[in-house]
Amino acid sequence: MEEEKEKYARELEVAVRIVHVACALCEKVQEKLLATTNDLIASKDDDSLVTVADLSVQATVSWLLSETFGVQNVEIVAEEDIQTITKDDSAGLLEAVVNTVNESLASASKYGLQSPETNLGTSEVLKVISRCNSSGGPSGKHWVLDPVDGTLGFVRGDQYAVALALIEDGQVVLGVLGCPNYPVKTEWLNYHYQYHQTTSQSSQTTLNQCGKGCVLYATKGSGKAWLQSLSSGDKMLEWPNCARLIRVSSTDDPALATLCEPVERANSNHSFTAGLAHSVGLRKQPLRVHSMVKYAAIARGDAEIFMKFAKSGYKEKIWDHAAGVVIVEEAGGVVTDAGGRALDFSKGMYLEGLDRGIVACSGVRLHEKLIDAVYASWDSSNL
Ligand SMILES: Nc1ncnc2c1ncn2[C@@H]1O[C@H](COP(=O)(O)OS(=O)(=O)O)[C@@H](OP(=O)(O)O)[C@H]1O
Ligand SMILES: [Mg+2]
Repeated sequence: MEEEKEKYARELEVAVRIVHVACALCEKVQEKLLATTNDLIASKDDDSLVTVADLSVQATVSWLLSETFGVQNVEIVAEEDIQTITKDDSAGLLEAVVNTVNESLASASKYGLQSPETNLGTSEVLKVISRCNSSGGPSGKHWVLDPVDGTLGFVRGDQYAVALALIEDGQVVLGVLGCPNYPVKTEWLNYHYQYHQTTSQSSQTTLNQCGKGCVLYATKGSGKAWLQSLSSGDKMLEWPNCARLIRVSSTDDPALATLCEPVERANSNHSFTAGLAHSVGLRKQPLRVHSMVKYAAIARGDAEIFMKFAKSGYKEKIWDHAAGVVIVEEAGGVVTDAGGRALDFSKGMYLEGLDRGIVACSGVRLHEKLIDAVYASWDSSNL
């Protein structure tokens, strides 16, 4: 499968560099958000939140991908549109987005990418956000972006992720996950901003040296997934870099396995997953973590299982899974729907045909047990 890796080597390098830029942007915005109550957040029409970071990351990634590969060669399926920031009462948010995008793009050369010669104006920023309007599908190449996955975690000062993947002819061919609050050192999975604030000066220094966050990436078929720390300060991002290989956990004893799931009950049925967990013999308390950091935890070997059972009628979006799935699979894990079938990224922006929920595991034995348990308990689940 070396050929496959070769084939996407350039795209992978650019995607990793871009995710580093996006993570730096998010870190700055998260700090500002937590320090002040301000107009960096708005509600979308569906009542979900959007922040200056979601919109600025989408603009930045869109501009950088188009600049690198040529605008005619880049199609992007992404979460955000300009509806919220073009409302009359969003002038402050729009201005903050334009400033944040320009500040972020000015730093792109540190990451080995092109910066614009002059600042982008408001209409240009709106144009690059709107350009991410591909609806995906079974043929051609398209990038899939979740600019800030786990927006709730982001505004709470907690875990979130920047997720960028490339789909070609319906297959996810590469994925990059930036996890700014998930350091290379595993014990920080339970990172929380308040905790971070109260850690001693010395552990703070250690954290900064090790890198507060990480970037994970993989190319389909390579059999390898990689982890690198987020570069801090003015250090240039080097490529090839000092990434290290990661592998899923080898634990297949349910009693020792850790289950990750969404924090919010609205996003996944906690009592149903608790029933499944009990029936297969899981003993530990579930680890509730925002965002695709859950996929990262499986790929890194910090947890063994991720399950998500959304309410009936909710359609999972491809940008919430594409990057995480390819990284977990290349790290040795298994990801399917609750019927045991592979997720289908070829049907547009939704995971059409998804059977009930998502089950990601570090290995086939745990996975088989969980799929069997779903079949055994589904009828009484009320989902
Ligand atoms: N009702 C419902 N059911 C299931 N899933 C939903 C639902 N509403 C939203 N979403 C999507 O879930 C994404 C957030 O997932 P998380 O795992 O971070 O959820 S949680 O905050 O930990 O509960 C979230 O991603 P972001 O919007 O990028 O944060 C959504 O795409
Ligand atoms: Mg998301």
